[in-house]
Amino acid sequence: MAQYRRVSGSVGLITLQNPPVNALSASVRQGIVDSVKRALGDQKVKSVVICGQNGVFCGGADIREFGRQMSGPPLVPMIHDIEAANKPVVAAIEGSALGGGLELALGCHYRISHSKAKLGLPEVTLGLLPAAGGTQRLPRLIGVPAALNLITTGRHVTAAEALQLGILDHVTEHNTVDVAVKFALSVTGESLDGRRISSFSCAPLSDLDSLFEEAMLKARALQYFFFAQRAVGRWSTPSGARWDTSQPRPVRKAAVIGLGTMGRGITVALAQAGLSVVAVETHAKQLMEAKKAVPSMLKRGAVRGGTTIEPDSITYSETVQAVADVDLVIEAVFEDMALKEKVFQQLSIVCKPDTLLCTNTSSLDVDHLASQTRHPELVVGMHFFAPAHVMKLLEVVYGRRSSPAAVATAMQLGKKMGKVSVAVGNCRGFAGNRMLKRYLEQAFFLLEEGATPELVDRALEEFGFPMGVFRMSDLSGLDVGWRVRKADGLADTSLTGTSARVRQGCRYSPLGDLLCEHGRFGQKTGRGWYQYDKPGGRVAKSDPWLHNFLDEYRARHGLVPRCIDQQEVLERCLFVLINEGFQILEEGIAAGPEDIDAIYVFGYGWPRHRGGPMFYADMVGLERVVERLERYHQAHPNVPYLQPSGLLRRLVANGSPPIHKWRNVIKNRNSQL
Ligand SMILES: C[C@H](O)[C@H](C)C(=O)SCCNC(=O)CCNC(=O)[C@H](O)C(C)(C)COP(=O)([O-])OP(=O)([O-])OC[C@H]1O[C@@H](n2cnc3c(N)ncnc32)[C@H](O)[C@@H]1OP(=O)([O-])[O-]
Repeated sequence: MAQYRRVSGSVGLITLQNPPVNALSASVRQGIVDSVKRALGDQKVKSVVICGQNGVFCGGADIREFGRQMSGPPLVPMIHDIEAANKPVVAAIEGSALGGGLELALGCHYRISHSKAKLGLPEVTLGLLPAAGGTQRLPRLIGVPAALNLITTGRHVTAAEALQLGILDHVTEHNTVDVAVKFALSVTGESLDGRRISSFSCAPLSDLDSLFEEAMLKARALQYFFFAQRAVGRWSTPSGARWDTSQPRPVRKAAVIGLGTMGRGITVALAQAGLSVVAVETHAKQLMEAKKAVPSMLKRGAVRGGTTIEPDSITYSETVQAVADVDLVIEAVFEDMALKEKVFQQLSIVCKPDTLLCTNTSSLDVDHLASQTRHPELVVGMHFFAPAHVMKLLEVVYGRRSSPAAVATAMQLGKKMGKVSVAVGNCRGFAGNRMLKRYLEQAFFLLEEGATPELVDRALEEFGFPMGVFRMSDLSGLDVGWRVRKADGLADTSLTGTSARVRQGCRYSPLGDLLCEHGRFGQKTGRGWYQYDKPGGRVAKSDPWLHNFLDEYRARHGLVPRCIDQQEVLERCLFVLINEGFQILEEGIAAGPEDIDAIYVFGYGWPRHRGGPMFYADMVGLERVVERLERYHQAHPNVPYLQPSGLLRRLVANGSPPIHKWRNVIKNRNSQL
């Protein structure tokens, strides 16, 4: 239904009435048609306002009518008649203007909105197109690129963004209908020639084809990724263990050893999954802090997710003896092999003989830890990503001796915790961090060659990462990698001359080590690749000190800075990461490209609409990836990882099959081993 009345003497006010969101049902459409006719026929009425009752403009087509026989006046001519009216029509938007609701507003001559309203064309999420003029009027109003983005993503925009895009004429904090009525009075009698959107011409674009091509690619990437997420659940290992033949064990009670940042997050995630948890921390002060932090993290999570958590589902202890009766333990102590060895030896004595022992190491050798226990077949890695109770990714790392049941149990527990669990083999850094290492190295090399953190980050952020590599490194802390490099004997800044930039015959950049020596650990110290207003500050600002430091560093090493463009940043950083991904597939560390793509999208911020690194390689074209890698390897022969991997070359030799056929090429290779 629609209510019609005359207000302020000469304004015809049409109010859509169809609770709860004033959807455009047959009777609403009929009401609009009748009211518009009345308003246009009434000589006293000089202008019209259309609004919705109860603070909602219109939620679009009435979904309850989908699949039924069409009745009542059709939308398209109804909206067209509004646009063709010879009296100004103003849409007063409160709450939402979605789908057909926005299309109705686009038929009006003016759009005024409350600041809290949301607008959008969400049809794509229902498998539809905005067919009541949305695909025609929106590009004419705001240009093809912005319209294409709204139509293909279905995202809702705030009134502020809609104003900026040019969808709205005015945004108000006050009573929207009152403002619209006043506005309608003020435009009475004005010419409507420039207000009918369907008469606008679309701004010509020279690269229209590539714009559409890009939108198609995004759609393909999203479709691929939908299936990739599901494929990772059907895991397999090179030894023949599989998701459909391996029986997971029930896990009711779990323990976490070590209540630092990771341990606390894991404790929360386990409790949220409905398990009872024994949380162990041997340092009294750290234990006390965790006892305060964990319940408040749980409370915040419960508020967000609308769930309730049994407060007594977690028991705290200062001794490892407390884990004697649990089904599964996740060790999350400091990343130090000697310490972890000790913990695993202890666990092996204290726990029931069939308890699964998991390590949350991010790179240490799972096989070595397994060798410290009486039942190495019950040891697997569960590599969480910080913050562990929020991040979706879990790498389940199987060792040489891990039993299929152990892998299946960890995979199932991950799923129960709401994670996307990906099974990967045991190697330094597993899949995600191993690839990341190459990406980081290239970013450092680019700085040596003349780039700035700002330039590298901008290229990566424009590609779609939420944060570039240097901003990310500042957030996660530069000291973490420094500690690992020191343990590996790499971070030696006493070396001078050419040997300062070479390790084990390969190019090495000590830039990260040097920054750490200056106490620049990133956000936590208020200085890193950028500067922050205080330790713990979040807003990265360009730092002249850093630029000076880079100049001096280059001068000291005789490096002549050159101009580096965004394309080189992307190719150097991303192709080397992709190349390592192919190496990982070749070695059987990951079973298929979907596993790597899921790891990168869920764990490392790879933009989902680019499908993941392996899908991206397929999109770019494997031949091109090989050709660029070869070129960069020629220019940097002391960076062996720029050499295209054997699998990548073999795929190209096999005619670059599409990504869903790569497993066949990998399988053929493995069966020849
Ligand atoms: C021609 C044109 O080209 C094409 C063909 C189209 O237009 S296709 C249609 C496009 N429109 C949409 O996709 C909008 C979908 N709706 C929403 O995004 C949201 O609902 C909302 C508007 C942002 C409000 O969110 P909310 O969080 O405040 O409340 P809610 O709990 O979600 O919803 C509150 C109640 O409203 C009901 N509802 C919402 N939208 C509806 C709709 N379009 N039709 C019928 N009922 C609807 C919903 O089922 C729920 O009912 P109940 O459960 O209480 O009985």
